Amino acid sequence: MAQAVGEPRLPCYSPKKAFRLLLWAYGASFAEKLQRERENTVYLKGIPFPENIQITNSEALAAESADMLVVATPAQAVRETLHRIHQTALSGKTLVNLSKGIEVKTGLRISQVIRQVHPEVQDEQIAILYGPSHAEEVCTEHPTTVVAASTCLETAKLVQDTFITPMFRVYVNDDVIGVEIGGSVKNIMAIAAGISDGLGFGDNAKAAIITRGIAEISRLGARLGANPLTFAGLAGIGDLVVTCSSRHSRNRYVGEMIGKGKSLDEIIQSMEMIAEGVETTRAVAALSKELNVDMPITQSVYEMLFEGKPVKQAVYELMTRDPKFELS
Ligand SMILES: NC(=O)c1ccc[n+]([C@@H]2O[C@H](COP(=O)([O-])OP(=O)(O)OC[C@H]3O[C@@H](n4cnc5c(N)ncnc54)[C@H](O)[C@@H]3O)[C@@H](O)[C@H]2O)c1
Ligand SMILES: O=P(O)(O)OC[C@H](O)CO
Repeated sequence: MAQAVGEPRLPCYSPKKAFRLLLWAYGASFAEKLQRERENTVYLKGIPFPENIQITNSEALAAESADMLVVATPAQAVRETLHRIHQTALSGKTLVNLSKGIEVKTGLRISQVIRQVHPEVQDEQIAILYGPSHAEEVCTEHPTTVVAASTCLETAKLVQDTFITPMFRVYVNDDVIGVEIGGSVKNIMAIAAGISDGLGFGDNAKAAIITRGIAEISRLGARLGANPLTFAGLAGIGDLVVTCSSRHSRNRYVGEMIGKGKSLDEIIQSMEMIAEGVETTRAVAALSKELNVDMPITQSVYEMLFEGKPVKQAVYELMTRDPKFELS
């Protein structure tokens, strides 16, 4: 694009930070492939790794040599991955979680899973980095904003300082519960939004899912002790908007295929990447029942994914529930 005379030039490529990064990859052969090709041809084809990234399949090496550990496995695999790390390796270190989801077998948020597997890790050592941040756009340095949440603001600020660049702006928050619930439950709404797309519905339906979705997420969050204002932020409405509307969203894609009549099994078989919303739907449907929180979209997605409810019937049932006061 031509640049107008006198217009300030955007520093589109961020200055590289001088960190040494060790990427732990799942599976020895995958780690070797990444190291050999210096690119993840499955997830981000055409994006070469920066020179400061090395790859390993040794979780001991990755954990012991790091000052800060970033957790980015699928949510349901966080527990088994953390079990591979010896407790002494985590002493005094900051753990940053990127993984978005609720554990199905326990109903726990990821920070709670970390504490359960490694009780020696204090809450103050844990931060959550969530927000509207599709990797496809982060790695091409399109402007992105996220939030680092920790019960300890110093930890949140350390993560902010570590990750912030001119094209990756990091805010801080101390509401870990709100950020985790917002960034995880939005994946269920993305499946609903995709189903709407697959059925050929339009912008009104999408706006309804986003708006009633955040109402539902906020109800669950409030019940769990979150600050309701967090849901107006990057891990709330921000992440919800991106995932419900993006062509990159895996959760929206799963929904779109369901809306077009494909079965969940065949969709999952055809995907390389994980759509977290599928398992999180199981977890949150159970949690909302246990806590008696009304989550009609979640319940409906659960019935379509796991109980074979026809999508058009589910839409009809959602639309014809008892009329309600909006703010209830
Ligand atoms: N991709 C994005 O744009 C994005 C953005 C923000 C947050 N996230 C979150 O980050 C997490 C990881 O997402 P992703 O995009 O990297 O893709 P992903 O979840 O499909 O896979 C991540 C990696 O996990 C590995 N893996 C698979 N099974 C594993 C297991 N049992 N144990 C350990 N590792 C295993 C895979 O080899 C893969 O490299 C998810 O929770 C996702 O919601 C992703
Ligand atoms: O591709 P999705 O739907 O898993 O979303 C990825 C990130 O959560 C977007 O912020």
